[in-house]
Amino acid sequence: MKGRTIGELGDSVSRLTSALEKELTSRGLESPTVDDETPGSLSEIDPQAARELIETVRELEVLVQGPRQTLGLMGLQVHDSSSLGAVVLFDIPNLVPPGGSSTYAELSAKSGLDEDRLTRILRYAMTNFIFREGPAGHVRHTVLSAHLTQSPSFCDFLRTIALVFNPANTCLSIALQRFPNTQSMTQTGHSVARHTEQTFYDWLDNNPDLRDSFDRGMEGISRGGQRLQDTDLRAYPWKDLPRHSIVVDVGGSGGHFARDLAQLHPEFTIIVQDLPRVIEVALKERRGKGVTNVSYQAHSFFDEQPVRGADVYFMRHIFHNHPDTECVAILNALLPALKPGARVLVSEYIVPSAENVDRDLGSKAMRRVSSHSRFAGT
Ligand SMILES: C[S@@+](CC[C@H](N)C(=O)[O-])C[C@H]1O[C@@H](n2cnc3c(N)ncnc32)[C@H](O)[C@@H]1O
Repeated sequence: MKGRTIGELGDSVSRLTSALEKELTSRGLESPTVDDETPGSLSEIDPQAARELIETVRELEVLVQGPRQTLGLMGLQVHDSSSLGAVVLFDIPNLVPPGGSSTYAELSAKSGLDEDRLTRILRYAMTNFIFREGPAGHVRHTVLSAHLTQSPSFCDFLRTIALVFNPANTCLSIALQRFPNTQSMTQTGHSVARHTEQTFYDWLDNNPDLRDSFDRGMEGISRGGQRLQDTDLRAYPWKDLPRHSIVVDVGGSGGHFARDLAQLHPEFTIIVQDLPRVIEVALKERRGKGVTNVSYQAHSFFDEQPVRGADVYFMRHIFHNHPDTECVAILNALLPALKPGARVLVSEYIVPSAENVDRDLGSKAMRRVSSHSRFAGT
């Protein structure tokens, strides 16, 4: 796509915002502001217009700021993430009353975080519309901070970003310098950050608190974050499968997808497989309570698939975490179990084309595990 002039970008912003406002009016909804504490997203009103608007505003920002300012700020974006991480780790959103305010001193006393540091972190977060101050010294919710009070498993995902992913993210450059041509799962940003020779998932298993947070976080982004599992429920015609299908959710974490599928298709038999600790915790916490057609099985997807003759082997967001050689090994392990007509369903990020790339996901996976999002056709 060719770059647009400031005038063309401005016209697009105007056209797209008008389209969104019109849609809001036609649904009898008020136009929200970032200071509203009620969650909601214009992306849900008109996803296409919202996406186009976001891209247009980003392009406009680059053009207006120019390269020096844009690149400088990009290099410093780690602070956006760290301040968000601190907000979540110290549970600040739940310490500010909805519709009211708290002083920095009160928040410091309740969270245990030194008042001066807390104030600086929150004031930084406020530049990203996470909380606002008014009157001076009083912290109030915005749409973003209020959202954090309403989605504990999404906060688990943010906690995982802060404590697990970001240390790896910041070490990507060092890892690339050290291992410029590697496909190894132990020569990654993560291994540099943690001084470990273990693979990411082995390391995670040795850190039970982080492992649990990661697993709850997977549910968080699947139910209310960046990769909604509703999409997978809608994208595949599950109803066209044989009525009493057996579905294996390979690497299915605590079973969040399986449980939603089970509700839609109570006649299916669904088996969730994951590493032993994940399954142990899922069973202990009785995550599948009340759902009779979902069972759990500890199984490494590098070993031969023990459930033979299933109708579907589903792999949701598995391959982006592994280099090609391992993806092939994972698929090979399924082969002995496949009956004629069995389906292997894969839900993954696909980077569509050069002019319409998903700017970030491929490199995010690479920082942790030497892997990548696949391009269409690869
Ligand atoms: C990115 S998560 C995706 C989880 C889930 N499918 C989802 O869509 O939310 C990858 C999952 O693969 C699991 N996993 C990693 N290595 C595994 C292995 N060797 N065998 C089975 N599962 C594994 C992880 O524990 C994690 O639950």
